[in-house]
Amino acid sequence: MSLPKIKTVRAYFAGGATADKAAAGGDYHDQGANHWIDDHVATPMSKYKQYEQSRQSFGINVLGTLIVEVEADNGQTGFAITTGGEMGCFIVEKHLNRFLEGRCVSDIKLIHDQMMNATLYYAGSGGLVMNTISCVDLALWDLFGKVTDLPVYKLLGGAVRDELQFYATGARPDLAQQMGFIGGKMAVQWGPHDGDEGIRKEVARIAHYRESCGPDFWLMLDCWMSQDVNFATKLAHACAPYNVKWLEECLPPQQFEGYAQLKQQAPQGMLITSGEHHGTLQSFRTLAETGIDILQPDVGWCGGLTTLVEVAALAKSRGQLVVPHGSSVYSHHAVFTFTNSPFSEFLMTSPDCSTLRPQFDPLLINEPVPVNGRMHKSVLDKPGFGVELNRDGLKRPYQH
Ligand SMILES: C[C@H](O)[C@H](O)CC(=O)C(=O)O
Ligand SMILES: [Mg+2]
Repeated sequence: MSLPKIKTVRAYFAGGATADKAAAGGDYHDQGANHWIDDHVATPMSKYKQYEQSRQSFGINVLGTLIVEVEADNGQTGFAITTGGEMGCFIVEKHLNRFLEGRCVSDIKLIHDQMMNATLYYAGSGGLVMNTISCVDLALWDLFGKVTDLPVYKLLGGAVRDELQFYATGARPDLAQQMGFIGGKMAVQWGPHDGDEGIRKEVARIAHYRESCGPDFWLMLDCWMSQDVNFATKLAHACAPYNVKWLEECLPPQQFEGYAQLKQQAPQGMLITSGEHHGTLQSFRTLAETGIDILQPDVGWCGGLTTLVEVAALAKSRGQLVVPHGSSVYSHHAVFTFTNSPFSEFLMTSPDCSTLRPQFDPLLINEPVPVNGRMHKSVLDKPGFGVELNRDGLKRPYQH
């Protein structure tokens, strides 16, 4: 079968700290006022009083959304979105484009390897450059799917289950339960600087939701890198009587020894999870070796779908689960094909978690959401990732 070549790559941005929030989308922290995701969530910056109440106050949303569009010489296009904004556009249009243009649309692994190696000297193992590479990689998978008229999950080898079941991340596990999700994950609000009183306040929240959700509904805590081993260990033991299923991302990404120690010290049966701020296969290998239970790559940040597939295989070889950080269709297609992903994340982006707003709203047209906490694979039976791009408010700052 002769396949088209890649003619050009375009990079756009939307949102960011100073822009219209209605145009954001890919940077899910870039929300308007009075949103649960910016309401006293504990972070590594919470120890500074002036940055304790709002993550936007320290700049969590400055990057905004990056959109990469790849066009083949037959006129077909693929695209993807992530967090990366204008700086990501520079990297795509001034550097990475050279590895795509003129290549066959199926040269995804070669292009991925070249992007990874050509940026080794300034990429690091996670962050803006890795987000940008991920976005290019996802756009290539989308284009390949559109050219071959196949959904990405079929390109990956096909689904290993008919249906996905989801837990929800948000501020209201009780509402998530009513919507049919299997569990609710909340952001912790207190950290080491709050001492034992912080632990008591956190436990009171968990106790409240254990009471209202009953004994079997999964409850989890997301710590967004805000803790140290001592605080996390104390919190884990204090939460154990309320059957907390897992503690997530307690420590900054590179504190591998800390994760190993935490896993050893955590109560029997409580899972320790992390990975959403890691990029590259090597970084996930070191993380996996700490012995934590679930690896949680974000497909828009870890190096793309090409890296996520490698990470899933790595986890599988060690008997660990891979449950990607919620990334909507970009995660769904992959998770359907992984035997070691028995459930998936849905990230609530409605301000009070009372409705099911698509994660990347309003940027993706036809972005599916779980129904009764579940999604059938047939929902994804469209070419590529199966979504279209809402172009309102997109800006293209660098044109090569
Ligand atoms: C709620 C967390 O702080 C973060 O915004 C999302 C996240 O880490 C997750 O969904 O996992
Ligand atoms: Mg998380």
